[in-house]
Amino acid sequence: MSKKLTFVTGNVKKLEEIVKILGSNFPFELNNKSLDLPELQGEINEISVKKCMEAYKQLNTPVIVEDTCLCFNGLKGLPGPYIKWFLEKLGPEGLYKMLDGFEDKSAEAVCTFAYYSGENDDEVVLFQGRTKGVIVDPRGPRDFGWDPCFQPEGYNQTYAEMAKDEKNKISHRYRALDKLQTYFITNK
Ligand SMILES: O=c1[nH]c(=O)c2ncn([C@@H]3O[C@H](COP(=O)(O)OP(=O)(O)OP(=O)(O)O)[C@@H](O)[C@H]3O)c2[nH]1
Ligand SMILES: [Mg+2]
Repeated sequence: MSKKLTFVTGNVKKLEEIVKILGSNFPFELNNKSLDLPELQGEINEISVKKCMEAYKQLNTPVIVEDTCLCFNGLKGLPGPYIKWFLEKLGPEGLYKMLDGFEDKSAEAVCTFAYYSGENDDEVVLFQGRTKGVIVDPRGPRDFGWDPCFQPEGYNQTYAEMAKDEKNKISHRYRALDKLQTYFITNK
C-alpha cells in the first residue's frame, strides 16, 4: 500500500519547485494542502518542528512542511526565518539596501523540510539544505520572492535570472529535497 503524505504550504511557488525537483522519483503519494500555518519565533530547527506539529494537529495525518530562511552573514543570520516579513515590507531592493553599511554582503539560503508521521514514538524528522551566495542589487524576473537579490556562490546570475532548471539543481530547496528523497526511498 502506498503511504500518503500531505505537504502543507500556502506558497504556490514553493510547491511548483518541489513538484519539479521530485519529479516521479518519490515513492509515496504526495498531496498538497494549502494552510497558512502559524510560525513561532525561535531558531530555524525549532520553528520547523513546531510548524510541523501544528500542521499535524490540524490535519491528523502524516505531514510535511517546509520553512525557508534567508540569513545575512553581516547581520549575524538575520532576517533568517523572518525573511517573509522583511521581503513583504521592503521588497528585494530594500533587502539589498539593508546591507548598505555592511561590507559583508554574503548570505545563506536555508531550506528545512519537517516530516511527522504521527505514529507512536516517532519524532519530527528534519531535512536541511543550504546554498551560499551574496545579496545584490535586484536583477531578473520578479515572480518569486527574494530570488532577484540572491546570487549563488560561483554564479554571475541571480536565482531569478537563472533558468528554473538551473536553480533547481543547486538551490537550498533542491539540497533539502535530496535528503528527504533519500530518506523516503530507504524507508519505503
Ligand atoms: O526568492 C525566493 N526564492 C525561494 O526559493 C524562496 N523560498 C521561499 N521564499 C520566500 O521566503 C519566505 C519564506 O517564508 P516561509 O518559509 O514561511 O514561506 P511561506 O509562508 O510563503 O509558505 P509556507 O510557510 O506556508 O510554506 C516567503 O516570503 C517565501 O515567499 C523564497 N523566495
Ligand atoms: Mg510561512
